[in-house]
Amino acid sequence: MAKEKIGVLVMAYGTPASLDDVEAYYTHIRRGNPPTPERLQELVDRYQAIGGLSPLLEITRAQVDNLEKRLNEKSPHEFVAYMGMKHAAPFIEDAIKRMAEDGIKQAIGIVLAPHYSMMSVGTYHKTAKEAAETYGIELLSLVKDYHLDPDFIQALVNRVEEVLQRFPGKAKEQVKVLFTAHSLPEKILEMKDPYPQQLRETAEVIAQRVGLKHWETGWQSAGQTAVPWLGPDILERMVSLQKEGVKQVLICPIGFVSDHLEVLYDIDIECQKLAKELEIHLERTASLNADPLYIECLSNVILQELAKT
Ligand SMILES: CC1=C(CCC(=O)O)c2cc3nc(cc4[nH]c(cc5[nH]c(cc1n2)c(C)c5CCC(=O)O)c(CCC(=O)O)c4C)C(CCC(=O)O)=C3C
Ligand SMILES: [Fe+2]
Repeated sequence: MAKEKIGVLVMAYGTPASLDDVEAYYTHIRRGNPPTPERLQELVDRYQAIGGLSPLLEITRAQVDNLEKRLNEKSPHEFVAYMGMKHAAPFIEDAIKRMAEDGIKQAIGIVLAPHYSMMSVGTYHKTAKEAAETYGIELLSLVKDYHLDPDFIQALVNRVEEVLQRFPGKAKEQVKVLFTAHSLPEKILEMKDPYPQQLRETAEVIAQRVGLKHWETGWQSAGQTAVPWLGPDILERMVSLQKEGVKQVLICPIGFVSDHLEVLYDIDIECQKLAKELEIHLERTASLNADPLYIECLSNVILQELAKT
């Protein structure tokens, strides 16, 4: 008898496929409210500044393909992975629909974001559950977080150690390390959301393993909305660090796993420009992308989750 195939719903943020798609993408992020022409142009300009488009789609594709391969090497089950995006095609709903068309009956889901927030991973899960209901797929489980997974931590430790060599002298003792994640509206604090604490835990373990003397967590890429967002933002923090006499900063964006706009623009262009003005030597850790250790992390987390069901 043929083995029953298990669908793996691999979810990521998504990015516009062309500059013409930026408006639809931004409108989707804004829950159906189109942006003003000025805000749209600002976003188009940011994509143009990083070379026209974000590499996120290709990177996500490589992560999904490698994960499927690794799962099938490691487990007696047969896995078929589907990429599903929150804000761009192929949407989470499209992935679930394709699973149903392919005759898949059971699936497990994971988000390519390591820290849980009701406002981030929580909303991916809500979309996945609704689509699974619509198309008659049994969702065996949805992975909540993996911010302390040993392979995930090891991959980041390697990245930090690599980049520290670009600083002169005793970098571990001299460089200020900022472990960053996407900011979220401050109201998550009242909601007792685990996101800030999980970010802190990832940072703490890496700092301990590497032996960093000066480190803290920080927020980046806050949205421009009427409500307050978690701060201080890395741009503000760079200014205050300079006043404290800091001359070397390393940003390690642990809340993100891939190269995309928030890394390539918000850190590499916007924050780097400020650093130059402040005469601070700023470096960034390379993104995990399809690093085999990250793929190992994802496959282990999925197999552990399946073992619980
Ligand atoms: C927590 C979180 C992650 C990390 C976890 C995860 O990966 O899920 C993340 C990742 C990303 N965010 C991205 C892009 C954008 N996010 C925006 C806006 C927003 N992000 C939010 C949250 C997050 N975002 C929120 C609460 C908003 C406000 C609107 C809302 O309440 O939903 C906007 C609108 C303009 C602006 O405000 O800048 C853009 C363009 C890209 C892709 C970039 C590319 O194309 O390379 C990626 C990977
Ligand atoms: Fe975002």
